[in-house]
Amino acid sequence: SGQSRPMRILQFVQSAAAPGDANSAICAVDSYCANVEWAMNVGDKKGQILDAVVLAVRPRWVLELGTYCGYSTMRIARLLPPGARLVTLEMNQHYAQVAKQILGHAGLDTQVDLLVGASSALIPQLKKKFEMETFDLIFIDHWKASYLPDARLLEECGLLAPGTVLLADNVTCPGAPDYLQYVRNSPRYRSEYFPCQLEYLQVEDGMEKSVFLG
Ligand SMILES: Cc1ncccc1-c1cc(O)c2nc[nH]c(=O)c2c1
Ligand SMILES: [Mg+2]
Repeated sequence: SGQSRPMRILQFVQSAAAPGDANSAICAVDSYCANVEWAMNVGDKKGQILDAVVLAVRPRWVLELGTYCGYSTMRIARLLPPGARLVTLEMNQHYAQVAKQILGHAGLDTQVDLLVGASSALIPQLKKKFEMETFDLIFIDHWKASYLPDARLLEECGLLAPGTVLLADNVTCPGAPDYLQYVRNSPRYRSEYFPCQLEYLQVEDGMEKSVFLG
């Protein structure tokens, strides 16, 4: 019924997930996208890798590039220590509107600041807007052609500290070859590849975890 895929996902979450229960909202999105219609959420398999990284880093400041319906936003926000903040950037106003409602249903909107606009325009504003210095964790999951330019922009804006972890989705499918080549060959990063499957499918994908060394 909903006129867009994100709307249909939102309606299913609102009908199937217990309000204020993040895990049931996450399960509802996975159930809908595995059984009714595919959508580009990071999904449960890669989501477990994301969870493990969030728990290992225990970040105070997290940046997410690419919100879509807020699925990975929920996975991250539900694991944050008290007082930590997650800033998520989304180019598409409609996706952002849906994500806001899904996050609200899950009771996670207080830990999350969702900004609408191009990451290239928003990244330079973040320090001042949030009165912060550097991010502890960055989840890159927006447009493959923006992975490398945005990583370079984060460096230039002084938003990375030694130890900051960058975790990138889809480095194999659809693929971000220029980004991979950069983080794997630059002396400023220590990079590690996690082979996995594309969300809800038997297709090969992978996530790249890169620690900024300064
Ligand atoms: C859409 C699509 N079709 C076939 C294969 C992969 C994808 C795909 C999967 C994702 O996890 C994505 N994440 C962020 N941004 C994307 O554009 C994106 C695209
Ligand atoms: Mg993705």
